[in-house]
Amino acid sequence: MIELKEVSKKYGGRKALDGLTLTLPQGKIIGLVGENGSGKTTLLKLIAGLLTPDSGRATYGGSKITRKIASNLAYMPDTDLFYPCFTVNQLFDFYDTQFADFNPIKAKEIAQFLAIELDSKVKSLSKGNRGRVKIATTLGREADYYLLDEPFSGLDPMVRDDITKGLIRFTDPERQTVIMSTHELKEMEPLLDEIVVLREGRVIAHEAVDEIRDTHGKDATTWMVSLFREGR
Ligand SMILES: Nc1ncnc2c1ncn2[C@@H]1O[C@H](COP(=O)(O)OP(=O)(O)OP(=O)(O)O)[C@@H](O)[C@H]1O
Repeated sequence: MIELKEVSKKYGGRKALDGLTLTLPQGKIIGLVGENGSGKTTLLKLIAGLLTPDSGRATYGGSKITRKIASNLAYMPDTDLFYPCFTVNQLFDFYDTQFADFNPIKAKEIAQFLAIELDSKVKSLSKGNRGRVKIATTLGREADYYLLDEPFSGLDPMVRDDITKGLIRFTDPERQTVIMSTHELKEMEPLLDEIVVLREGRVIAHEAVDEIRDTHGKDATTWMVSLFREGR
């Protein structure tokens, strides 16, 4: 379980996270939503151990999150920094040297499932296929948590659909957790178990999607819009 208690993070004088408290259980697909600049990327980087809080406490399994503790949390940034001259196969070999939990057989299986040629050079891939390779490198890790920053951004519906199918097929819902930031809540709602809404660096709501439908009688997007209208 990941727990954040009263976590704050500033860039210069500007607060990106402002006393944020949140518990993220294992075995769920969790959507992280909120307006541009509400702190989603900062939160994911902090959970991945890439940033440290200025104050407050971030723990994973009860231990303070550090780069080392976070080594079995697989973080997928919104950009990719692949070496353009590598083939997909060479890229997987490289990941194998970087991450102890990387499973090249699984990564290749995902790439094949997504119809990626393993001997294609990264620089020759379309944006959509780079998105598919990015998800294969991330899910190729045998991680407890997958932290995905905007996995669908800028990708066409076919690629989004492939990535969604990959997530369903190659993660174990009993023990693995997916936390993904998204601006496509409407499209992603059927995939999500829980939704966390951020506003100005704080959690303004964290609910199970079933609860939103049953208790509030709304779809998630209508519910989120009403939260913002109520000015929570
Ligand atoms: N490296 C940085 N240096 C300075 N300010 C930053 C930096 N990264 C983020 N910020 C600021 O911190 C705040 C939160 O940014 P963050 O990227 O976490 O939000 P976000 O919800 O992911 O936004 P988006 O939906 O646009 O990706 C914003 O005001 C942003 O301008």
